[in-house]
Amino acid sequence: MSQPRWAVVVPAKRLTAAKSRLRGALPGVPHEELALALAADTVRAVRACPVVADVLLVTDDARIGAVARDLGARVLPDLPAAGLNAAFRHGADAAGAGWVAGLTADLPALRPADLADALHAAEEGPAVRRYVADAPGDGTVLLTRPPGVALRPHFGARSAAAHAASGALPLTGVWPSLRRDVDTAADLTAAARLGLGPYTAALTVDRAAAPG
Ligand SMILES: Nc1nc2c(ncn2[C@@H]2O[C@H](COP(=O)(O)OP(=O)(O)OP(=O)(O)O)[C@@H](O)[C@H]2O)c(=O)[nH]1
Ligand SMILES: C=C(OP(=O)(O)O)C(=O)O
Repeated sequence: MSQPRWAVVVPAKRLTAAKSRLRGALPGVPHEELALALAADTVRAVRACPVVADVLLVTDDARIGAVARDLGARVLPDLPAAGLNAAFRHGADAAGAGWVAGLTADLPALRPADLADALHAAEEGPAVRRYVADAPGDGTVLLTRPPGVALRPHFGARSAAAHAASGALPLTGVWPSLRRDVDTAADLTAAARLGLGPYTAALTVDRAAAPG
């Protein structure tokens, strides 16, 4: 098995503002608990990935930060009012000179093996940035950079096309749990079918998004 060598940067918005499209997805569950659970399951899976040496969570949210620290992540504050791509750049700058990946914090079904496969694939071939599109194909869940190359994140609307236009190459593995980001209630149901991590699963028991 390879030695761990990847640093993974995971940005997470403040819980009061995060995942607004998901608000109300689990009746009776406070929205902030759901947003926290998505991020916690993401960080937990990244920490469990055998090729990941370092997890850097970029957030101004004290609760997510505390949970992530308990899970073994380093926590960095956001740059003031700078937004998502600045958070990725900030984390990548702090990660050092090695292999770096940026990953969104809304992957509650993420399996460490899917992430490890994608990171292995990113190490193959030319030393360029790579990205993994989300399940619908428009967004991005993972962006990687080899040593000596800037991350240059273009997350946001239609980010898969933006990453391709910026010279990043797509990674084409199936990796269902990696591509399953959760923006809406329907996404949460799809993630539940794949198998949720423990934080999110604990909230969905006997509720609308539970597998059934
Ligand atoms: N640190 C940090 N993370 C961010 C910021 N904006 C978005 N994120 C995170 O980036 C990831 C992908 O963003 P989105 O899927 O658009 O999440 P979101 O903005 O919380 O969701 P919506 O409100 O529904 O658009 C999520 O993990 C967010 O928490 C930011 O300004 N700073
Ligand atoms: C920020 C992104 O997430 P989403 O499209 O899921 O909001 C992205 O895909 O670049």
